[in-house]
Amino acid sequence: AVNHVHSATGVGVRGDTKSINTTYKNGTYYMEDRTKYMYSQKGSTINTYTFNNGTSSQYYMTDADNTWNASTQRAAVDAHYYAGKVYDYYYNSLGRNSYDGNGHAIISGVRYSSRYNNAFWEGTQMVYGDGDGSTFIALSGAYDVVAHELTHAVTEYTSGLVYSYQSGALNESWSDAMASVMDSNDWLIGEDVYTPGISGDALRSMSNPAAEGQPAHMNQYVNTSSDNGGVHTNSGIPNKAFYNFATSIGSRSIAGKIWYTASRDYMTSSTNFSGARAATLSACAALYGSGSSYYTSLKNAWSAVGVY
Ligand SMILES: CCC(=O)Oc1c(C)cccc1C(=O)O
Ligand SMILES: [Zn+2]
Repeated sequence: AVNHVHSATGVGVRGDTKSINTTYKNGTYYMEDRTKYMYSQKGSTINTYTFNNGTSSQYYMTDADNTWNASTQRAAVDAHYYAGKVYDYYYNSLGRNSYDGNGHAIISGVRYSSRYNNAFWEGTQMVYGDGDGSTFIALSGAYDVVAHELTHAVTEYTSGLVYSYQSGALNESWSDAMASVMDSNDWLIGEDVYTPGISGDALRSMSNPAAEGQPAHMNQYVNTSSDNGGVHTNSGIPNKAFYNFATSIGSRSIAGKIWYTASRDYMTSSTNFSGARAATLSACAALYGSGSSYYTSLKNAWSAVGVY
């Protein structure tokens, strides 16, 4: 095949079978996806590695027969598969070629540390823990988690929102909002990998932030220095605004396009909640006109959470 590109069968974190793109070289198969536009354009790929429960070095994911069904491969299968879906969404729906807009390679590392209940954008790549099996299972097992992490990278290359206080809560919220556009079956975040022993809960709820301990209105804003000024707490307020808007216009994809355009064209590193409202209104006007029904719905969506 072209560039030794193969589609392979993989088993994900939750035992679900899926097709992933791999590359054959040096007598074995690598978890390297050369099927995206980025490869033909810049030679860069989607590449997934494993930390093998360490924290410093990451190692190639290889498989001799291109059937990726070992338990130790599950986190990588999902990190690789969902990274490809997030790449496809940004490219096909929003016209953005990877997180930098210029076809940058997308790198993920799984099995970071031991029983690690966390996932993060490290600045140059995504990193996922295995979870402790009680609070989380392997975190790459959720489409919305992968979309959330990769959108942190998009945010760094667009608005550059500083990760503290109101700009940090917006940084968090934009990741949740874009994740909810891609993983669009519910308004929950992280539910597929969160508390396997409890059903119906989630890391966060965008429709009802209070369900997971977040404020849903400006008059409930939490003034704190912990968690970089409460970035994972106060994100509930702009999350609820996104939920209000997407449901009022009946389209997550249109809401997501306005949110993405706001971040790319109208927001900066120090944008606060009021500035985010103005930026989304500017984006909405640019895309659909200030006389559109979307514009009115958007104003209402923000005023319903006390942001003007
Ligand atoms: C939805 C993904 C998410 O929120 O990941 C985090 C976790 C699980 C812990 C701490 C930080 C993050 C993050 O990416 O902000
Ligand atoms: Zn985040």
